[in-house]
Amino acid sequence: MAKKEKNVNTEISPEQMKEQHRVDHVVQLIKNRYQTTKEEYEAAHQETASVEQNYGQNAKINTYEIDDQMETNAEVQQQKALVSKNILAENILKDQLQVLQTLSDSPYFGRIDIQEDDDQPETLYIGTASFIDSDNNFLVYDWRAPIASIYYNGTLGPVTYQTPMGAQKADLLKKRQFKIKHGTIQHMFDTNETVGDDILQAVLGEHSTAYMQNIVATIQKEQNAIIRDTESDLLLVQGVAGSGKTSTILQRIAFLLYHSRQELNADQIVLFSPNLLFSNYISAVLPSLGERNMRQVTLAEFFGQRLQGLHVETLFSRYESQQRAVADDDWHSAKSDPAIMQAVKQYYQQLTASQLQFTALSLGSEEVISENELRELYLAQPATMRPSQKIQRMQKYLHKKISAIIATAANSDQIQAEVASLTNEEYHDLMGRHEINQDIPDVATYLGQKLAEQHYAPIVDGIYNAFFVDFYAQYQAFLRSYLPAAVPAFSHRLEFHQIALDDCAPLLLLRDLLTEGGQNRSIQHLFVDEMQDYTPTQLLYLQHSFPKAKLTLLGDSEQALFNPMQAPKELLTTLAQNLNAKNPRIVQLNKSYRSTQEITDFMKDLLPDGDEIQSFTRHGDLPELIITPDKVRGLTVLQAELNKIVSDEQVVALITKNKTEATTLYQRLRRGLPVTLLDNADRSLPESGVVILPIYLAKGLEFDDVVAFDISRDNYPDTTAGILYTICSRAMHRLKLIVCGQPSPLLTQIAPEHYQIKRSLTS
Ligand SMILES: Nc1ncnc2c1ncn2[C@@H]1O[C@H](COP(=O)(O)OP(=O)(O)OP(=O)(O)O)[C@@H](O)[C@H]1O
Repeated sequence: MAKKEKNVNTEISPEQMKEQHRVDHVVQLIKNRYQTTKEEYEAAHQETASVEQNYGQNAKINTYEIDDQMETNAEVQQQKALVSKNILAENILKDQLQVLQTLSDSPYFGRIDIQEDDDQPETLYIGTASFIDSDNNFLVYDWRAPIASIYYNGTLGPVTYQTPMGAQKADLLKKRQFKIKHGTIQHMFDTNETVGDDILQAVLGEHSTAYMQNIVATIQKEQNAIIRDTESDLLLVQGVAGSGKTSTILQRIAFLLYHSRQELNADQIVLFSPNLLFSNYISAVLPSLGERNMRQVTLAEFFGQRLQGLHVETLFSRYESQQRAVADDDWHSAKSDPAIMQAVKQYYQQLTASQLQFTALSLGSEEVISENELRELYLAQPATMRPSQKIQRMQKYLHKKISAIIATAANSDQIQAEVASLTNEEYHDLMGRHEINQDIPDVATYLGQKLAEQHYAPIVDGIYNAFFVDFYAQYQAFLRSYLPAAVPAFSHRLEFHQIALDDCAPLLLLRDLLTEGGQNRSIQHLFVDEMQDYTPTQLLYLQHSFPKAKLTLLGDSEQALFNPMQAPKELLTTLAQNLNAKNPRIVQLNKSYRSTQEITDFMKDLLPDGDEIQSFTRHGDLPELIITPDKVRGLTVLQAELNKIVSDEQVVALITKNKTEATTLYQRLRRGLPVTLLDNADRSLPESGVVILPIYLAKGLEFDDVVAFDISRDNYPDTTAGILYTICSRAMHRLKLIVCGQPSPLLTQIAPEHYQIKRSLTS
């Protein structure tokens, strides 16, 4: 997408020329390194290809004799190991090429001159990655290097930075910012500030892009504190819309990966994101910083993976039903309260054998292990054991039992008859790489065993997963004692293989306690974006699932679409208590960077405590309120306005309150305009035209132009301030609200100087 170029200096000062010479020199060295790395990469690639070809040929050798077979196996294994080693080397070189490519375009963005003790002053340049010449001189320092923190934190004069050996003092003599593109300095200036406004102005003035950009060159001091925090086990970031929460956590992930390179890799980091569009939108940030992406998952996906076979309600269907006022509340507040998790634990501890909900393991009409047998088995376990220990012992016993059943079945008449009627293909599938030899003296028994294993696989699986305890019935029994009124709705959903989002966390906790499972100890960092949309119960369950992970939770209580939120400080206390955090910390981000000052001022007025939001001084047009007499004429105006702003290069977002409204508008507009309707399953935005999307799908996203329709008294009553605020805060440069009929009471709170009004009475 085209970007505006700003602040390109035409007159070049002698100082800039000197800097340009250095840039030229460094870029040349980077290009040379790129060339040699490319040659190494191509050689490695060829090597891999030839080993693979070789390996392919070897794998085809047909082996009848056991000795030949073993020899070939060993050779194949060796070749395989060689291929994976080569691929690893190739990937490292490929990553280096990527980094060098980025550096050759823009080798650095900052310079600091520092003096330590009585040493000579030193000049350091800071970029997205380090670049070291053949004499081991750092021509560019990685932005994550300890010394680089001075660039983001320090004002001129004495500064301190952290090193592995402890705090180090220095004198900051100069701080210079650069904007370098295609190897040419476009803009540079010295600053005493954290990172001066000029470059930030230029960056924020650009068009929105399909993918979020990294903010490495312009990280602000308060954001840097979040990025470089390695101490807190619970880091709660409360930030107003557009304050850089998402940007900051992605930079934080890149920082952590660099900081703990030896102990941490991207697979040990999980980010809970609001939806699939958002996951895709942020997916380019880490690669642009030379890092691999962390794992991403939405809450419904996460629960869905653990509750296979059930359809887990998404946040959005929950929101939609709230909107239609059809939800009977479903005891949302009781199920969101951490007390329910305590109650589950207590229930588990006091569970008696007669309360356990066993269910027979059956294959069709064949009952393999009966409910009675299960209960007797449970009763036979030592009384002092916890229920989970008894269940584990049952699993061991049942595994033995099913192995014996399989062994007997292998030689049964029925299975042997199946063996006799195997087709050639089935025979080879079952034999796999095995041939008739000493290992398989009796082919019929071997094949019978395989068939019996296939037959009993669901039972083996059921034993492995302890499905002989009916967890749903168990949770139902728990509800009956804790929240009896909630049982019918839960049971009704279950009949249709559905489960409400609010039931997932307590139900899974109960299952995990009974099975001592469900915990992933390898995850070291857990990030939750848009945490205001999670209930405390859900957050507790996430912590339970990733017990070794440090938590970074980011949210904005004003954008809460689903739950009422506590004030930030109270929230930290509640979470720290419930999550047993030893080192909790809260950081508030009050400055909003996304929108022009005019848009930010407008949306501030929508909130009772909007004054806390600081706008960034970047100017644009005042938001427009277009007043129309009714919906019919409003629609004509909407069409005309969209026609005016739609272009081939940009996306215009028409953001609605809910899905119904989005679908209706799509039906009305699709004939005359290039419109795309987005829903929960969509993963990417179109490149241009008008996108229509409900607000919950626009979470975390931003657009040059945002239009909202029917901001009337009926559609946006005063209870919807959070929704309207979230819609307006998606706009970077321009915002239009079309009012049909009586304006929303929310609009009356906005100072008249914060918008321009247009009246349209035409049909
Ligand atoms: N330090 C920075 N330098 C440059 N751009 C920044 C900086 N901080 C934030 N931005 C920009 O501001 C916009 C909003 O950032 P981001 O989406 O991270 O905010 P957020 O707090 O997660 O927003 P929301 O909660 O409203 O979704 C993005 O375009 C981002 O690039």
